[in-house]
Amino acid sequence: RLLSSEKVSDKNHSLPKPCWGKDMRLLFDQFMKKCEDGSWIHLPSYEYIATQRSQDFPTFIHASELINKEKLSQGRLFTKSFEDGLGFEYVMFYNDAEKRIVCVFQGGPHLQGMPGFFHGGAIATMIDATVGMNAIVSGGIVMTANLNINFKRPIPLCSIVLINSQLDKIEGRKLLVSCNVQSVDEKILYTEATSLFVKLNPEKEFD
Ligand SMILES: CCCCC/C=C\C/C=C\C/C=C\C/C=C\CCCC(=O)SCCNC(=O)CCNC(=O)[C@H](O)C(C)(C)COP(=O)(O)OP(=O)(O)OC[C@H]1O[C@@H](n2cnc3c(N)ncnc32)[C@H](O)[C@@H]1OP(=O)(O)O
Repeated sequence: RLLSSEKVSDKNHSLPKPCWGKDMRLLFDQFMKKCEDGSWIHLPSYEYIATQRSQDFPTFIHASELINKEKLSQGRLFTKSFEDGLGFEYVMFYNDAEKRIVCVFQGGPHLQGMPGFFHGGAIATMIDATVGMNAIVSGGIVMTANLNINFKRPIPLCSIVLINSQLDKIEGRKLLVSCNVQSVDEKILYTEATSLFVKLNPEKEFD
């Protein structure tokens, strides 16, 4: 099948690594404790989306003829395309009752925009991944239709931050998800975002 050529990397990047900082480990341990009663779930994260649902992806997106098989075999999740510690280090936890995802994100030195601060596109990437995961767990095969971001405060390079995402509404195929990015002590609000995800419609022809 189209995606069956995907390599399955068994490296789960959502477990502590030597490059994780103190706050990253502290928060990981705090959230793993919250998982003990089942209210929170620790989400694994691999370099390749090799889950069953991603195998169905081409049937949902009628542009599958656009998918170049050779290029696909080289495909890798963008957030997993940096050496450990240099790009996106993160771990996500999901609370089904509250339809919330908390992502603990440690950005590396290769995510620089203005000297000493994160690139806005890097922040947008982690927001998209977090609200996107929130939409996926509730909506299955979805794509981002709209992402609005207010950058309130610049985030110092190599910061560890909390991304709090909340599923706000499901309307037919539309899922509205909002989120904010805060310092780990929750004293600084760096970024706020709203997003719209749309469940792909297998019957709908892409024009
Ligand atoms: C991806 C999941 C695969 C399975 C994963 C499995 C396990 C998970 C493991 C790892 C996950 C890792 C990574 C994934 C993480 C994050 C996900 C990132 C997602 C992305 O990074 S993805 C790339 C950027 N994304 C695009 O590349 C999309 C380009 N785009 C399109 O492909 C179409 O545009 C589409 C499909 C969005 C909609 O197309 P469509 O034809 O299906 O729907 P249609 O147009 O009919 O709209 C239906 C209703 O939404 C309203 N609507 C639509 N767009 C709107 C807008 N912009 N503003 C306001 N309203 C809008 C309409 O107004 C209508 O509303 P109403 O029904 O009320 O009239």
